[in-house]
Amino acid sequence: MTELVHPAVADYTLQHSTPADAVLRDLAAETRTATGGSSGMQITADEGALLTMLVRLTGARRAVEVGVFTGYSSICIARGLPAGGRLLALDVSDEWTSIAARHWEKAGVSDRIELRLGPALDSLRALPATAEYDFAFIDADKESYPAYYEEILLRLRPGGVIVLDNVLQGGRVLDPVHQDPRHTAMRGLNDLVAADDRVDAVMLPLRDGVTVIRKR
Ligand SMILES: C[S@@+](CC[C@H](N)C(=O)[O-])C[C@H]1O[C@@H](n2cnc3c(N)ncnc32)[C@H](O)[C@@H]1O
Repeated sequence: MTELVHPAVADYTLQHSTPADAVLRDLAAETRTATGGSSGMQITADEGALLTMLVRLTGARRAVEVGVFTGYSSICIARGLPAGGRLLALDVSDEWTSIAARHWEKAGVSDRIELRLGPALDSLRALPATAEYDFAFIDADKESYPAYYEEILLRLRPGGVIVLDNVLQGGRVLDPVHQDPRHTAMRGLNDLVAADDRVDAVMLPLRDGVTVIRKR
């Protein structure tokens, strides 16, 4: 499966969502130059607009992100937070997140973002096991999504929201012939979330698939 959504439809929906501003466009351009083929990991403008909207709609004050890269999604989340809101941003890469830090400054959100470098599972497990978070975005190593989901759900207040990116894995989750650990982990998590009576969930065919999950 090459295209999950017809390219013309994907373009049309992108063109009819709130566009990226100059800060985000500059970040996307620098990401392409500085990271080459890895730049495809960056979320798109419509996903970014969805994150900002969900943070605002939920009134989230405390957010956590797993997978920062060069900081596009962090800016979108941080922009949705009210004054005094905080985003804990987790990643392993000093190189990529140093690009992020410069663009957080330009976006005027660096005072509300705390970057923690290291394996995200260790960082999450080191947090108090109390329901303090209102919003989470998971967009890192796919094999670890099930563990990230459990650690974050434990720390999410009722009514809080988790957004999972890349849940379709280019369509490979649909076909059990694909047995790469990334695909089996995501297929298993998608099944678990749909049947999980702790949450309500909607999977959207946006880009590589986005699931929006609300804790009951
Ligand atoms: C898909 S990119 C994130 C894209 C980002 N959300 C954006 O909007 O540009 C995945 C990121 O996960 C990070 N990552 C991979 N394995 C990780 C781990 N075990 N712990 C923390 N971060 C990890 C990578 O360094 C990379 O920056």
